[in-house]
Amino acid sequence: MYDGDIASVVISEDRIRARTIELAAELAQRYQPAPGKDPEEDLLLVGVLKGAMMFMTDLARALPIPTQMEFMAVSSYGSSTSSSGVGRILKDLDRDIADRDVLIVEDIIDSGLTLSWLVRNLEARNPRSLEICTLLRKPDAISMQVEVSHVGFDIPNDFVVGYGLEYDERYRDLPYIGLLDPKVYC
Ligand SMILES: O=P(O)(O)OC[C@H]1O[C@H](OP(=O)(O)OP(=O)(O)O)[C@H](O)[C@@H]1O
Ligand SMILES: Nc1nc2[nH]cnc2c(=O)[nH]1
Repeated sequence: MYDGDIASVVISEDRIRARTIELAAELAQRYQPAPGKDPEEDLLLVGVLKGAMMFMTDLARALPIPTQMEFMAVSSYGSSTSSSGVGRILKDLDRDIADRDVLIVEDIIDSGLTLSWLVRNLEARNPRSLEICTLLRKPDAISMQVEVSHVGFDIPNDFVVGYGLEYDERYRDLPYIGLLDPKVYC
């Protein structure tokens, strides 16, 4: 598939699966449900479309606690392989998150612009708690003001695709994270 476009595998399918299980165990400790609690107290996963879809669904299935799922879509500015800023909300959450435990689920934090904007936007809706779980984090994001509590992998500053991440809407369907050969976009 995609012959010659992927220069190398950065994170294999097996490593993604193993790390997702570890993150799920970490999150289950953090959000232990109280006995007999109200469904309104279930952890609310907020996925950022479209990139986070694979990670979000695998994470939800690995989590041994009840969760509910919501999705947001935002438009971003910028070229296709460089960092962007958020333009506007294309699809908002379908419900109120006031007094809910909310976990933003992202595929990648690169410049951190998307996430910083999203945190400000969701904080204004008064959740009970707001934390972030990202599969991938690049170096620029490590110095971000926003604390990212749960990180799958810190990766170098290269453009990667697969497992939800795209270039020109392609490669999202790869089961692993791969390095896109620069010849594809140069
Ligand atoms: O930290 P940043 O530099 O802001 O970049 C991170 C964002 O970029 C990607 O989304 P993209 O806009 O490519 O859309 P997609 O989720 O539909 O792939 C990714 O899913 C993050 O949301
Ligand atoms: N596909 C993809 N999208 C991104 N958005 C920000 N960084 C990246 C990246 O490395 N790959």
